[in-house]
Amino acid sequence: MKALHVEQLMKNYGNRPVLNGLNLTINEGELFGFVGRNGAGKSTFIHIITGLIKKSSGQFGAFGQTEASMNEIKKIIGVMPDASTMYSHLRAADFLKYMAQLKNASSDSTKIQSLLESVGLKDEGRKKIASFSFGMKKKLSLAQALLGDPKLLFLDEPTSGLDPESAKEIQALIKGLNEEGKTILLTSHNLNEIEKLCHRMAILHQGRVERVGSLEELQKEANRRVTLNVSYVSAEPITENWLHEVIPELTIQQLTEKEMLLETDTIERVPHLTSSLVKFGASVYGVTPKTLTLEDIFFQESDDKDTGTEQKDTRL
Ligand SMILES: Nc1ncnc2c1ncn2[C@@H]1O[C@H](COP(=O)(O)OP(=O)(O)OP(=O)(O)O)[C@@H](O)[C@H]1O
Repeated sequence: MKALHVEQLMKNYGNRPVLNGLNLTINEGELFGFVGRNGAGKSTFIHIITGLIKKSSGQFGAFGQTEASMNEIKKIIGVMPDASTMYSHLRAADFLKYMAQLKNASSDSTKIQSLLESVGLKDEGRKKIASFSFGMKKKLSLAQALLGDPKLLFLDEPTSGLDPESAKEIQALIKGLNEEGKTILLTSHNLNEIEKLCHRMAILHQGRVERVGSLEELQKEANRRVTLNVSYVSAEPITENWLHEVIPELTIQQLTEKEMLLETDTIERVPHLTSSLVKFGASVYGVTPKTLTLEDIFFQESDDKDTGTEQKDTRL
């Protein structure tokens, strides 16, 4: 089942389009990453789907419910709010109770305690939010998102501003929630986090989804050139001229005396390159293709669009 389906979503502020025909489908059970530069429109998107702001045009639905029944959609969705805007004079449990009542969700003490436990705040319910560390506040806002047991969670930068250990804890909680069956849309500027946690991901650029898929699918789509890490030992220096005679269109970056990065058009060049190096008298210790990370793909994508070129020159 489709957990979220969005078609041609537009949002203009004045004459300026922020969302410009955004299409997106998230399947039930997915942990889905949503990435884009500052100001790309990620929060605007979340605010529209969660009913905080109005779209300019387009359509969306969640778990079979259309926008016509926005109240039903709101029951299905949980949003992790900004941790810095919580009522800090309240005790954590009272805060959740209050927010549950506002959401018409169960505010039963046992339920609230079990929510606190599920986010690692078992013994903190009676403490005032003001005394919480930022990491604890993030956990509490995750608990807030879970009020009413929503099927679809929107987590907008849940680990921003956290130290690595606290970020890891939140990441583990997110993974656990997904394994328990929650469908999750996660935004983050930590692309490594998205790469590690998410089944599929979308790159938002200029108000549209420019790429979408699993990391493997995005890698296949983006891997237009191959980068090889070559480690070797050679008595005679290997010059750029020599390398260009072996493979004319090669781009070369010498990393150390014994290691270089070569970029070429296809992996098929590797046998010829290796045998030529051996013939030259070099001992080749390894030729390793470098796998593209989400960060590589992200920069490739936005650079292509910004320079208006069809294909980025990825020379080193
Ligand atoms: N109420 C508003 N009026 C006018 N422009 C707005 C308004 N809200 C947001 N914007 C603009 O819309 C664009 C998208 O903002 P949005 O917060 O959705 O981006 P984002 O991708 O979430 O960014 P970030 O990663 O920095 O959180 C930005 O240029 C922002 O300045």
